[in-house]
Amino acid sequence: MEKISVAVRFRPPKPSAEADTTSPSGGGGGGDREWRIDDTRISLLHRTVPVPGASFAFDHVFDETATNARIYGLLVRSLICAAVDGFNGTAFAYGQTSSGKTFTMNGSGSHPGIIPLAVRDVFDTAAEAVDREFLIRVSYMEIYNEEINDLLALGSEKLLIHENLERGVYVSGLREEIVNNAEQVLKLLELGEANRHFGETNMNIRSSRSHTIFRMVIESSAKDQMNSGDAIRVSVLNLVDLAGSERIAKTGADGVRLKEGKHINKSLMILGNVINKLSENGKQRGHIPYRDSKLTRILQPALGGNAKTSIICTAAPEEIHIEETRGTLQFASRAKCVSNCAQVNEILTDAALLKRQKLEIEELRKKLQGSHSEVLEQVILKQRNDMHKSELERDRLANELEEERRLRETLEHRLAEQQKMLEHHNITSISADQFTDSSQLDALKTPESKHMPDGFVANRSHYSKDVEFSPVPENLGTVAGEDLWMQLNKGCITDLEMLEMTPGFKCAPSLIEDTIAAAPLDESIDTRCQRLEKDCTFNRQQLEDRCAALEKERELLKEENSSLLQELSKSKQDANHLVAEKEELLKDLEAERCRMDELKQDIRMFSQAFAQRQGQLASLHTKSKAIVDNFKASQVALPLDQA
Ligand SMILES: Nc1ncnc2c1ncn2[C@@H]1O[C@H](COP(=O)(O)OP(=O)(O)OP(=O)(O)O)[C@@H](O)[C@H]1O
Repeated sequence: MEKISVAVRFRPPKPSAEADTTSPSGGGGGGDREWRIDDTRISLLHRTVPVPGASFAFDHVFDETATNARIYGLLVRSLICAAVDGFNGTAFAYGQTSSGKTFTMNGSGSHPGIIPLAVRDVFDTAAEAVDREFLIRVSYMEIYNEEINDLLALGSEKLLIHENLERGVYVSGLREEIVNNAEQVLKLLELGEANRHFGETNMNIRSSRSHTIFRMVIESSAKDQMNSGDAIRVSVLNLVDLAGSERIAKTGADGVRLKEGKHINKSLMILGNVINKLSENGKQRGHIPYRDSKLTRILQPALGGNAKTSIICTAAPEEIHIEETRGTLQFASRAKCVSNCAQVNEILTDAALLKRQKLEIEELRKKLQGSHSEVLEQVILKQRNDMHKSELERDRLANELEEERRLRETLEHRLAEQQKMLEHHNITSISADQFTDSSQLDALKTPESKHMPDGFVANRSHYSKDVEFSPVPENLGTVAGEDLWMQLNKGCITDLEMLEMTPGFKCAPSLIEDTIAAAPLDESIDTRCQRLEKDCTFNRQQLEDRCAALEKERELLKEENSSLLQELSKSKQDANHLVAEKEELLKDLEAERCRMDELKQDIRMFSQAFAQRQGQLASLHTKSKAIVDNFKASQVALPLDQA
């Protein structure tokens, strides 16, 4: 693992803005705030006092006096050497608009930038490797408004990004030129520059409106194959000039420029997000959003992958750009924490086919062991969970059913009781009016009560004992409300004491009884009759009231009964519904089981196919090895024959 190299470069202040600027080298200004460079540290000062939280350290910090050649020597040269040796390398310039990115990467006539310097160096370094031969290809593309254009093939269609095992992430259809010397490359670069999107803004009269990626693919193999093996090294070198982030208020962009500005800012924000994520601790890092923009997708290996990377962050020294510069420095600080893992990219020619097959097997194995079995495991786990849930659901339903059953029983029981009570009320309220034949009524009366004109009889429940002094009429049967008995047996109180009292009709002191008790002994028969008549009328009224009350109670009970019946039928419906639901769940469960079996079958077949394929590959390997051995043997034998 190796950290990304990060440097910061301040461009010279612009003449038009010099009045309100300060130089980061401490050379002047007049503003309240200034950037001060102290070796590899840069700090913001406010009237010579450091501003808290605005001090940053990097691998290198360059002031306005630094040349492109110096920056190249310190940050990029090593990348070029490594690229020639087979390591991927990427160098890019990042910063706000007009901060000097293009100047750093491309340079000017008198100050060649990193790209031309790198191109020359690639060929020089390659020439130094006398034991190897090189094949170098170059391409040049731009990402303009999130579309990829080929800068070496004008008018070509928009290019697309693809990814496969062999090539990794690549731009399909991108023109690659095989080149033999630096001059050839510089000419192609010139051509590409002419095709690149530039535009004028308030900040920069020649502002890059796209990100450009100049790419060199360096392939090399040993000249003496016999002694050094048959490895081919292939490395990719990316030299990137990003478009600069811009504040619309400052650039004054509108129309096309505004649209470009939005795309530029968005892709730079995604680059920032990727760098932020990569700079986090590995375990907390999570998903890296490379796929959110074409830029990060193409530069993926350079950002936390298999590449050596250098970033040159360019900054403007002017006080009006302090906030943008601070943003650039924060980006640079985070980029400093990102680690890459670069390794030599070697391909074994003799085993190229085998390697591809191996990769294929590896891919299949991964699919099988990793994703496929993982998926299967997840499916099984899910099914287990589903089964468990279904079982719980089934238990819940069973409990609910049991509960329903109990409730139904209770309701039925209550209904039965109420029915009984209703019947009881019906039979206990027999008025004297019900008897059409008065002899029938008289037969029911006791001798003591026979004189009452409107006598009153009733059935008596639970009466089983014989009455000693006042015989109960035979046809009275089982029988009676106590208050009626009190009337039927008045004068024979002993009878009442022998009666079984039914719970609902405790023997209450009757008015008649009271009247009898209160009757003076010397009262005349007439008076007594009148009084008794009066009592009877009164009692009759009372009994009628009582009947009406009972009738009302009966109606109420009827209502309650019907509402209970409704409740019962609803419960029955619910129970049926629950049973249907349960059936449905059981069906689902069965279907899930079938699916699991099918999946198991799939994996069995897949394993068999995989084993078969492995066998085929092994035999292919043996055969190709034999062919190669034969070929080698025939090559060795040939000179002997000729001799
Ligand atoms: N280090 C430097 N020395 C001299 N001039 C510089 C330096 N850096 C930048 N400049 C000048 O500043 C101006 C803006 O620079 P440049 O175009 O490179 O900025 P940029 O960051 O690429 O801007 P944009 O993002 O808008 O393309 C140019 O005229 C350039 O020549």
